[in-house]
Amino acid sequence: MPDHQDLGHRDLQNQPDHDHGALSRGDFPPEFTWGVATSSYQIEGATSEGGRGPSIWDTFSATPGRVVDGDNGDVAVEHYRRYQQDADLMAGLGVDAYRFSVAWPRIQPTGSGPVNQAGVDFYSRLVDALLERGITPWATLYHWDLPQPLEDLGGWPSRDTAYRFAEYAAHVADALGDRVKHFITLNEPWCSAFLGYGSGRHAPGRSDGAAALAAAHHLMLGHGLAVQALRERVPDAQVGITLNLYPVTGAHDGHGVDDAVRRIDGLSNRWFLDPVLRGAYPKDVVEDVAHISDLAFVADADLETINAPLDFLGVNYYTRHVVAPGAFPGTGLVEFTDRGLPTTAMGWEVDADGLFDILTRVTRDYGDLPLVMTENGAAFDDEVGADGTVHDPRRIDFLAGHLAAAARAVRAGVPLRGYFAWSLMDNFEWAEGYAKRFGIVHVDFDTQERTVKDSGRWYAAFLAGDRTQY
Ligand SMILES: OC[C@@H]1[C@@H](O)[C@H](O)[C@@H](O)c2[nH]c(CCc3ccccc3)c[n+]21
Repeated sequence: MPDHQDLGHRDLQNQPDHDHGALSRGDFPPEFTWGVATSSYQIEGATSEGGRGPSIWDTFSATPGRVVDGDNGDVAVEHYRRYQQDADLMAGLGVDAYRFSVAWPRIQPTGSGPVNQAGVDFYSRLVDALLERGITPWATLYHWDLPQPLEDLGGWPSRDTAYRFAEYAAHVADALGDRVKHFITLNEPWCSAFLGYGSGRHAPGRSDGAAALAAAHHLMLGHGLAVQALRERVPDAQVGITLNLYPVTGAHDGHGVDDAVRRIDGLSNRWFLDPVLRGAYPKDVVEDVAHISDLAFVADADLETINAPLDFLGVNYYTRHVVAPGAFPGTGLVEFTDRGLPTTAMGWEVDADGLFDILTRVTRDYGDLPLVMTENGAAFDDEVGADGTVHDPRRIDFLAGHLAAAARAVRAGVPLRGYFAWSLMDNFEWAEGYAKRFGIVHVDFDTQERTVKDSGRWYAAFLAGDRTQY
C-alpha cells in the first residue's frame, strides 16, 4: 500500500460493514449542514444573456460528436430566469444551504479585465433570494466553465490562467463576500485536467498527457492563489476545495494488484490531496508519470502556495474504483473491473461502504481537517407518472444507504460537517447531455416544469427529522 506518512493518526474504530436500520438527522451533529448542489453551466441557460461570454463548454458542446444528442447548455433548465422559483423549491425541501457555482464568463466575459455588472447582479440577486429564505449560500468559484478566450491563450496548461483565476476570485469576493461566507475554489481539478486535457472526454477536449499534468498543476496553483485573494477580502469566510475521491480496491489478490491499486489511488486521489494538504507531489506518482512529463512547469514556491490552509475539504463521492493489472503486466496499464453490483444509469456501481472508506481514509491519512460531502447522488431513468408523481425508489435507497455510511463515518470519528445531495434538479450532465437525470426534483426539459420526485420528498422528510429505514 502507498507509504503515507502518518499525520495525526486517529483511532478510527472499525464499524460493521452494513448496519441496516433506522436513520435520522439526529444521527448527525446538530450543527451539521444539509444542502443540495448544482453548477452554473448545468442549470442556468441564458448563455448569451446578461453580458455572459462564451466558455469552453459552449465551444465543446457545439462541436459535433462531443455531447450525447448534440445537447448543450444554451437553455439548460433556465435557472438564470427561474432562480426565485428554484429558491422556493429549496425552501420547500427544507435545506440549510445551497451549493451553486459562479460562472466566470458572467463575471469577466473574456476571463480578465473589468467585471460585467449584469453578471455580478445576477449572483447578488441569487444570494439575496437564498438569504431571504434562510438558506446559506455556498459558492463554488469554478465548476468547469473556463472563459473561451483564456483557453485560446493556452487554457489551464498555461501558468497565466492561474493568475487570471486569482483575479477572478478577488472580483467574486468583492461582489459577494459581504453575504457569502462559504467558498469552494475549484470543483474537481482532476476532471478539469484529466478529462479536459488528458482523455478529451470533457471540454476543451484535448488529449495530451503532458498538458493534463500542467493543467492539474496550474489549477492547484490557481486554487492556492484564490485562497489568498479570498482570505484578504473575506477574513470570516470558510474556504475549501472540492475533490472527487475514490476508494480504490484490488479486483483480486493476485500478482501486481497492489501496484495497480497504488497507481490508480495515486493518480485519482493523492496527485491532488498531497499538494493541497501536504505541499508536495507524491513521489511514487511523480515516477509513474516521469515518461509523460518532467514537471518542469513546477516553480519553487508553487507547492507552498498550493498548500494554503483550508477550513474544510469538499469530497464528491459516487462510486469505488476496482482495479487489476492490465493485460500487459509491466506496462503499468490498469484495468477497471466491476463486481456485478447494482449500477446507476451512469454504469457506476452502487457502493455506500465506499463512502465510509474514503472519508475514514482521508481523516486517517491527512488529519483532522473538517470534511464536507459537497456531492453525492445517483442518475436513474425517472419518469413522471400519470398522476404527476415521480417514483424513484432506487435513488431513495442510494441516498439512504450513503447517509447511513456517512453516519458511520461520523461515529468512527471523521470530522464530517455537511452533506450536499447532487443534484437539486435534473440538469445538463456534461458529455451525457440531458440523458442522465441526477435530480431529486424532476425537470421536463420541454416545459421546464419542476416536479419534486419521491426522493425529494424523502430528503425533505429526513431534513424535517423523520426517521427513515434503509
Ligand atoms: O456526474 C454527476 C456529477 C456532475 O453532474 C457534477 O457536475 C460533477 O461535479 C461530478 N463529478 C462526479 C464524479 C467525477 C465525474 C464527473 C463526470 C463524469 C465522470 C466522472 C460526478 N459529478
